[in-house]
Amino acid sequence: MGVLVKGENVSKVYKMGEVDIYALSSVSFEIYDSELLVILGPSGSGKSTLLNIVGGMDTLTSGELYYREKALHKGGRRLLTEYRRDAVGFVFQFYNLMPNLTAIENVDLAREISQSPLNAEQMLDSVGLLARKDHFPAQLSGGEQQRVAIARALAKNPEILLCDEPTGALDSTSSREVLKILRKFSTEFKKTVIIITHEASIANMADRVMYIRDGKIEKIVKNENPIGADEVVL
Ligand SMILES: Nc1ncnc2c1ncn2[C@@H]1O[C@H](COP(=O)(O)OP(=O)(O)OP(=O)(O)O)[C@@H](O)[C@H]1O
Repeated sequence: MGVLVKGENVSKVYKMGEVDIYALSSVSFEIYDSELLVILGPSGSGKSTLLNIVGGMDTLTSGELYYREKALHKGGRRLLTEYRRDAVGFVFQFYNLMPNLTAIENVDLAREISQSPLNAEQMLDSVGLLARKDHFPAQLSGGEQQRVAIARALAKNPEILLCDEPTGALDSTSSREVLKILRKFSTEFKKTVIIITHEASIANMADRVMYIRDGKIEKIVKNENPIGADEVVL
């Protein structure tokens, strides 16, 4: 399997007055093409910091970060902006849909930023919401809004989809729907999907699980027999 993103001795330090906070402390990792990677770790362990760095939303204090052969740590703002725009899709816990736009208009926003956007109707269809395309976010359940947010992220046609607690605000049925879609995009559409979660059971459906603690990667475990998303006990 090809390496999509690679970090070498990546550190992120926040200065709080006299104190240095090591949100990430010299971590090295590889993220593969079309894998589903789950990142687990206690609150404050550095999960979001890692996701933000992998997504080009934050810069490293030291270390190296590569997207394929491109050295993102050397490239400056312009390269990071291109990388974020062309290669990365984001899904957040609270959907972040535009309330005054319908579902299809929200998904279609991707066309404004992407070089090679996918068809908005097809994307809504692939998350099972074509029939709701003219509904506004307030007319959709939390799970449906999250599926629209995923369709929007994927309509940009990114290589990697980064999800920060995507099921954090959802009931178990809606969570499984969302997880099924994320699994489908990694398996069928060959996208890399990274999910940060507090829900340890979601790790059972991952291809690999990264455990983070105190700004360090404790271990990365390959899952020989990932379970189906609908078997995840939430
Ligand atoms: N902008 C910032 N300024 C100062 N410290 C920060 C900043 N962002 C994060 N930190 C600190 O870095 C550490 C890692 O934070 P991070 O948000 O990555 O953890 P997390 O594992 O995602 O936590 P949670 O599960 O609660 O979201 C924490 O100690 C946090 O307080």
